[in-house]
Amino acid sequence: MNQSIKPGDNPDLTEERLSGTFDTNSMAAVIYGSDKLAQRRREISEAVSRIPELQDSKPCPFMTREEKILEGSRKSAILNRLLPGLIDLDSFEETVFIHQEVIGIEGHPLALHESLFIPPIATQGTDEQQKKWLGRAQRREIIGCYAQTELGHGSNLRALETTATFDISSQEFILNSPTITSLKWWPGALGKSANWSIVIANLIVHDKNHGPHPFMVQLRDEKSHEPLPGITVGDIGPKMAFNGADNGFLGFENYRIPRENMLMRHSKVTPDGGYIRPPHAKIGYSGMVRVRSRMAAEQGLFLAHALTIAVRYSAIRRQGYLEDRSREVKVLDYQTQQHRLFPSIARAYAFIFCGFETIRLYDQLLIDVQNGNTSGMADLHALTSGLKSVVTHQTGEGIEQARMACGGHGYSMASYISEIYGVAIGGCTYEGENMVMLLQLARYLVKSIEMIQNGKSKNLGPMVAYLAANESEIDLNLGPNEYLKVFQYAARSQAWRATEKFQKLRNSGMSKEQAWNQASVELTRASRLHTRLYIMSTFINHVGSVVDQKIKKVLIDLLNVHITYEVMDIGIYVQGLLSSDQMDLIRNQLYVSLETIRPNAVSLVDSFQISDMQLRSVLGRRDGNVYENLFKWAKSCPLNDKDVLESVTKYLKPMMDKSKL
Ligand SMILES: CC/C=C\C/C=C\C/C=C\C/C=C\CCCCC(=O)SCCNC(=O)CCNC(=O)[C@H](O)C(C)(C)COP(=O)(O)OP(=O)(O)OC[C@H]1O[C@@H](n2cnc3c(N)ncnc32)[C@H](O)[C@@H]1OP(=O)(O)O
Ligand SMILES: Cc1cc2nc3c(=O)[nH]c(=O)nc-3n(C[C@H](O)[C@H](O)[C@H](O)COP(=O)(O)OP(=O)(O)OC[C@H]3O[C@@H](n4cnc5c(N)ncnc54)[C@H](O)[C@@H]3O)c2cc1C
Repeated sequence: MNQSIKPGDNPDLTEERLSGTFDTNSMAAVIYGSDKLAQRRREISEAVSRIPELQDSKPCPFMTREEKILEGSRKSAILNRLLPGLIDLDSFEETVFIHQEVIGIEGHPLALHESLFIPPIATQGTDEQQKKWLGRAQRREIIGCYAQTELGHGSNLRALETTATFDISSQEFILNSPTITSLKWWPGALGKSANWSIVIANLIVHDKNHGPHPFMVQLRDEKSHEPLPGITVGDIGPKMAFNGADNGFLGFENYRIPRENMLMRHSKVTPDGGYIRPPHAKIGYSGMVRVRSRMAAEQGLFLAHALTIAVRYSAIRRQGYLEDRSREVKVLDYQTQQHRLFPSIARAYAFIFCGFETIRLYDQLLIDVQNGNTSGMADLHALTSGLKSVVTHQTGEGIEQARMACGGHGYSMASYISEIYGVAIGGCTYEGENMVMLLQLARYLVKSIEMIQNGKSKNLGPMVAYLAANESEIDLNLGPNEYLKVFQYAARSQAWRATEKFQKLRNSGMSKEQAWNQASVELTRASRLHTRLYIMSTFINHVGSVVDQKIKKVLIDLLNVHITYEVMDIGIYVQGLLSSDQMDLIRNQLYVSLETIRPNAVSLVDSFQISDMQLRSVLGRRDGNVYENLFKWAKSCPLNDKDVLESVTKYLKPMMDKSKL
């Protein structure tokens, strides 16, 4: 049963909900990993809806940037007071969720505090450092951010310019931004809100540069909030979206911090200027791997937001006719609309399933690393690099299709889809620009193929074992596993093609770097296919593990949409394997699976359990009463406070009057 049905709802939406074949709460339990976690989300939404001071003071699209930052801060402060009674304070998921519910997706002063400030202290700080700062940060006595990117350098961390030079005589590090390009640029919450930051700076001891390391740095006075002497800090200005966040710039001029402020769990500088290396050269990058490992689920949820809006709206929007000329048809009944939306629903489910899997893998890696075992770091770095790139790109595409699927109203901020799009596609850039990260995964794929070429296939990890197989025929009695083999064929042949291109260029005498650059488009294609294969196989495994038979049946239908769509989408890579008859068969299976999923479309998006407050969309309202609320929304626009604006009295009216003479 669909748990969203309520009296007074738009009858078209109720009809959709009645046609659903499964219980949406049970599906939510599968999406979020357990009945308890799904129920906690419902309980938190419900509790928040009953607290007047946590409601939006007005719709976000009607707020100026200053109002957004003020509203985010107001709510953050109230939340800090109320959180102990509302959520499990030890749960990162609940903390993120309640902020999303109450403040929304446009950013707020604590967005980075939870995800990029506290985790490095907790994982890279010594026990004493944790004792000193962790409690203060968790109680929010201080607000932090993560300052790594610079005006001139973001992707290439080796070229960062900020320095932290050890001064033995005073036992301090001296921070400097030697050039304009070395100014820290972009960190969220740095501009106006944070008073502390993790700063990534080149560690210099005895004139030797040991590369980027993390330091705890106080930026502002804890009483006055004024920048401390030696610090230049401010906001970088409005962005495409995410304007509730104050992304900032930061410069240092001979700014001194105690030796104890370098995070020293892994690398250390001793009082006499000795440098102790970390157990793995890239351990300082693990804060980024943590965030990347969470991005598939986060982005899957952004896509879920947009689809909830577009699918619900498509069920109440009537336009044109099919057979019955007496009543316009729901636009959701058009095959083109289904083709536009349903594969994205499948992707959103796939991203969330695989996102929770990578979070689990990261948590396991963290335990291993704390126990001195860093052997899994390369695998997870490669996996999360590819995953963040593919998922953010496809999420952006899916959200934009969802906007267009809403016609003209999709273009209005009342749909809120443009904000979701703007925030989500930031993910193509932050935490590693997508091409750069695809090329990181490509290094790993090339190395794997070189192992095969050197007769060491048995050393390949499970995620790349398929690179050594030799599939040349597919039995098209197609079940998910045959589709997986088709995808493996595509990913494998592209990985070999790209590697061989690189090797050929090398053998022709080209430098490694030039050969890599000339092969890089092919290499990124290999990385995408490898990642899409991983997403598909995780989806198949996940569906296989579902116990509730009604839920399993719908998920198999959704999986069929996914695998047929994905294989059609990569047609060019499987031309050597599949005949045109086989491609036609798959195409037809896709069309059949769109029809099969149609009665469950609304229930599938309802199962994401995104409340109206969180959705902030007039088009996507749970009750489907869109038109009357669109009219209300337009009337509440500040431009309509007065009938005659100054723009008219001051300029247009005089112009028209003058023209009359
Ligand atoms: C509904 C939604 C719910 C919630 C959503 C809420 C909010 C979301 C909204 C808004 C977002 C808010 C905040 C966004 C926060 C964004 C924060 C940031 O962006 S912080 C800055 C991030 N910066 C980057 O990611 C920089 C990218 N660059 C790099 O990581 C590195 O420079 C590089 C590309 C990896 C290269 O590094 P380097 O030059 O040092 O190394 P090499 O390329 O030479 O490689 C050498 C060797 O090392 C391996 N390696 C590299 N990194 C790692 C690693 N992390 N772990 C393990 N190994 C690593 C690499 O593979 C090479 O291996 P080899 O081939 O030699 O074996
Ligand atoms: C919303 C948002 C929030 C952010 N928050 C933070 C934060 O809190 N803290 C922080 O430190 N940073 C933050 N950043 C910065 C972000 O991490 C960087 O912008 C990102 O890592 C990309 O780096 P860049 O800007 O230097 O891009 P560039 O590297 O300049 O990319 C420009 C182009 O060059 C290409 N390119 C670069 N290198 C290569 C290569 N080796 N091979 C092929 N192509 C290449 C890229 O693919 C891209 O097309 C944020 C950014 C955004 C948009």
